Amino acid sequence: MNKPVLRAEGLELSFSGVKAADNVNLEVREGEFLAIIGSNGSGKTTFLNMCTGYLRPESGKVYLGDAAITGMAPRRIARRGIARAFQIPQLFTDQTLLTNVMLAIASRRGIFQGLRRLDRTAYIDEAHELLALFSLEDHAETIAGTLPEGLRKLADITLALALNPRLLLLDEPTSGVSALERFTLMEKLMAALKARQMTALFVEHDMEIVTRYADRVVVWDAGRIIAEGDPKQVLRDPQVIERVVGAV
Ligand SMILES: Nc1ncnc2c1ncn2[C@@H]1O[C@H](COP(=O)(O)OP(=O)(O)OP(=O)(O)O)[C@@H](O)[C@H]1O
Repeated sequence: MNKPVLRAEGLELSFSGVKAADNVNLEVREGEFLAIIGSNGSGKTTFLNMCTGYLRPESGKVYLGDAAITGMAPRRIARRGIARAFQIPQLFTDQTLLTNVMLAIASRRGIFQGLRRLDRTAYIDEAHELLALFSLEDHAETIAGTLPEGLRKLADITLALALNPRLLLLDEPTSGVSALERFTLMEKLMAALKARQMTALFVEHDMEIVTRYADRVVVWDAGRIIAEGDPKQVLRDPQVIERVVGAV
């Protein structure tokens, strides 16, 4: 079995007496594409927020590789290698996609470069490579704010990958995307993740996407993990159907 990239041990967190994390134990293994499912309010986002430093667990630990990252500031955790797509602050909607990717690469290298001072020659090859990975080259010169939702989502993930993370977290990659576009988006995403051998975790409400693309699924209910394993098997579990699949 591949070694864990991320490990959560005994995470606990309550909000006004409601347990949002109730002894959460989870490993994300190197190279896997892991789905997190659960009904609204079951604690999925709380878990991601504890992994990225936006929330501090009352008890328990989070490890990235062998290093404990519990309670570290979000910026520090990001620098250590957890990237969360759809929360990338540096997306400039009035700039081209190519410029956005170059800015993300510059920020990874710890260089804050204003738009006017961006050293394009230093980043352009890598930026084109990243866009090609997601079949986005045709949109390199498109103003980011004008991209349709599906492409905008891929663009966000491209920016997250520009940071060369060890672990990529995706919040509902297909939400807001038309039924027709969902699978095209997922195919492009999967091709890019595989090419980079990226470890990724994604929260998803669409069970068809989970069955088709996830290597493994973890099921959340009332702050707890109630099932995990192969998506086809887990999604047949009567308890999962009753508590989650029927409820989303
Ligand atoms: N900052 C907060 N303050 C108070 N309560 C919170 C806070 N964040 C989450 N909660 C509560 O914790 C529980 C878990 O919420 P969380 O957002 O983690 O669920 P979720 O599974 O991500 O839901 P959804 O699918 O709707 O995004 C809920 O009862 C929610 O109301």
